[in-house]
Amino acid sequence: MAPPEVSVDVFTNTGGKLSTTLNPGYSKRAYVTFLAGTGDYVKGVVGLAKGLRKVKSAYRLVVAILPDVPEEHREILRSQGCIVHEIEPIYPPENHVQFAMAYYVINYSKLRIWNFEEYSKMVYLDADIQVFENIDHLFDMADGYFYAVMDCFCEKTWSHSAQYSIGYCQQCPEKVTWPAEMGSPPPLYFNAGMFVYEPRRMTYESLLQTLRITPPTPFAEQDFLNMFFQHKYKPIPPIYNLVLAMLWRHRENIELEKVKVVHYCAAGSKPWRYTGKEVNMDREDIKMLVAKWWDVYNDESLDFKAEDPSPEGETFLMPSIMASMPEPEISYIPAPSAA
Ligand SMILES: O=c1ccn([C@@H]2O[C@H](COP(=O)(O)OP(=O)(O)O)[C@@H](O)[C@H]2O)c(=O)[nH]1
Ligand SMILES: OC[C@H]1O[C@H](O[C@@H]2[C@@H](O)[C@H](O)[C@@H](O)[C@H](O)[C@@H]2O)[C@H](O)[C@@H](O)[C@H]1O
Ligand SMILES: [Mn+2]
Repeated sequence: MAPPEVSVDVFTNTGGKLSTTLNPGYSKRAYVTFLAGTGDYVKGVVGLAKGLRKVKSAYRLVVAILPDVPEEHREILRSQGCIVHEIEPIYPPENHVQFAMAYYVINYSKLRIWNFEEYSKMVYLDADIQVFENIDHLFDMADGYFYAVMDCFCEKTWSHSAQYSIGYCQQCPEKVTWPAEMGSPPPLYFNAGMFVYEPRRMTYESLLQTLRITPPTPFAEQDFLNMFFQHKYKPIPPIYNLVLAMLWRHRENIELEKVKVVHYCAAGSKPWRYTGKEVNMDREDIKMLVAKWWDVYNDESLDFKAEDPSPEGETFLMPSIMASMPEPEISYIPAPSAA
């Protein structure tokens, strides 16, 4: 039995042409991803930029980069039509938490994208995500909510959790029911590699102030965002963020041929580092999805060409006066840089 999902009628949208008249909502929408470090995630962003072009998305890709991203990588991203936007890092309060992956500590910097007030609605995508079918219709979902796909608790990365210890997963809540003596089952929990949100200064300031008093936990900003948006979260179908572990953990919940967005988050599945040696990485479906990623990445016809019409036309968005206001004073304990 598939888990509860919000039936948002936008999914029945047969891709009806979005009005191309330049209405404010249309010109103030964009995809956004996050890039940190001097390493190879830049390949993920290039692949994502080309993938969005291949599916003829109407919106630009903004890349929120940390200061440690080298100029050479920034130039590569601009040459692929990305809007490069440097942000300051955000570190969690002083802590001794064991993050599920040590580098997750840099992911708190993702919170800066709530300050991109020049946009009314954005779709966030991790750099290890690829969009294989147009998902622009997600921008038409009702405002006032936080949309994302439900995660899975079955991987070893969850071994610290109560869910994992009793074999409970929200993807199959009837298989191992949550014991009454452990109180009510955990609220629905989303994967923070993809979400639909509205940048608002008020939300941004509340996120930063709340972060200051929230002890960090193993899944870093993902846990934090799940806590913060618990009452605004609306699950959307897994076709919009295929967390790869679902293929071997909850195959009954996945119709692979309908998947529009693939999230290469399982250990060993980053296409640009793929060796096929890690657990589950020798599966035929994984090999096929990694090859699909490389087909887009290597397709020179998808490279940005200066004469390409910018997806939303040359709309010059006056940066909102608020966005130019100084960052709220927040002091954090420095942490290691990106992986
Ligand atoms: O060295 C790094 C590590 C992470 N990221 C960014 O942070 C996101 C979250 O990390 P990752 O996708 O590796 O986490 P996972 O989804 O695999 O848990 C990545 O997709 C990138 O956008 C990055 O830019 N450089
Ligand atoms: O910083 C925490 C990260 O947590 C999430 O990744 C995890 C999570 O999905 C687990 O449930 C999976 O088991 C695991 O494989 C996967 O890497 C997000 O994808 C990423 O964007 C980021 O928020
Ligand atoms: Mn990811």
